[in-house]
Amino acid sequence: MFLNTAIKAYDEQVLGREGTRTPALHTAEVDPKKFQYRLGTDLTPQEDALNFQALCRGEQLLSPEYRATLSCFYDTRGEAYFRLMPVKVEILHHNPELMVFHDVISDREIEAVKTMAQPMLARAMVQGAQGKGNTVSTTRTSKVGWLDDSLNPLVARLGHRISLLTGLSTDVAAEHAELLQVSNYGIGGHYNPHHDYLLVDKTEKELLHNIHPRELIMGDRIATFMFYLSDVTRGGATAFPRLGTAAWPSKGSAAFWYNLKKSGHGNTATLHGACPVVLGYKWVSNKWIRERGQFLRRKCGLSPEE
Ligand SMILES: O=C(O)CCC(=O)C(=O)O
Ligand SMILES: [Fe+2]
Repeated sequence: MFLNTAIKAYDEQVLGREGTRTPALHTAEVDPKKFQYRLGTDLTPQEDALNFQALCRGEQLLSPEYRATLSCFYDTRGEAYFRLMPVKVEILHHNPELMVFHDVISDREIEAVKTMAQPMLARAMVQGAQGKGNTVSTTRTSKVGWLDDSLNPLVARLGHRISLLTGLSTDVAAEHAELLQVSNYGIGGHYNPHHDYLLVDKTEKELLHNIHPRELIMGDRIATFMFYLSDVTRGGATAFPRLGTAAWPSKGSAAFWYNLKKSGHGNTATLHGACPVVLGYKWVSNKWIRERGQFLRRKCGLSPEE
């Protein structure tokens, strides 16, 4: 009941004030008897939006048969480091694989990260059209800050931990990965569905004119690793409308997935967004891992579709 009122207030007041820019967050009326959720990469924008909303409401879109193939296990990630204290891994989806690592950042570390980030937090921006400056994003209503490995040994240690968990290089100095981003969402804070890759969906002209050459050298965001630095009282899931599943924030856990296929093509199935926070607040921290530094770490597949 309270949740319905909050959702209605959010739709009418928050989105009403911002104006309708996308259907993604409006809780459209759907007759569940008539509507069949579809999954996959050929969904219409309307279907993407409906799936996103359903996942944000906590609905289950995957069949019981599919869910029966999902699992949780202890894993060493092939690393001696985790031999004595294996990592708790949860598989939320296969192909593309979406995994959650549990208890991989301590409460003390979380407090330290938040304290370091707090003075830097500023509303997330989007790049303006050519020549225009950056503007505050309305599709991503959170505050963000960036932490460099050199800022504090903890930041570097977290980068190293991400490398051990993912098997990928997170060497920021060598530009194998970006700085650690810290984001804070308040009530109504959300991030509309998007892909994390920055380059593979651009035309040659856009790459030449809108993208810094350094980005081209680093390569695209091959993978996303995201720590959940807080629980969220209501809402705030990271929802994947084409996969039909969502990662729910749990303080100390982290989500991980590849945005690119082994061929280097963008995996359009990785469309995802941050559901609005309905009650409470949400803190996350992202490490975007770049493509170039991983060429000896992630093997190529035998087909472009892998
Ligand atoms: O906050 C989330 O759950 C998702 C954030 C996200 O997708 C991003 O920052 O690219
Ligand atoms: Fe994202």
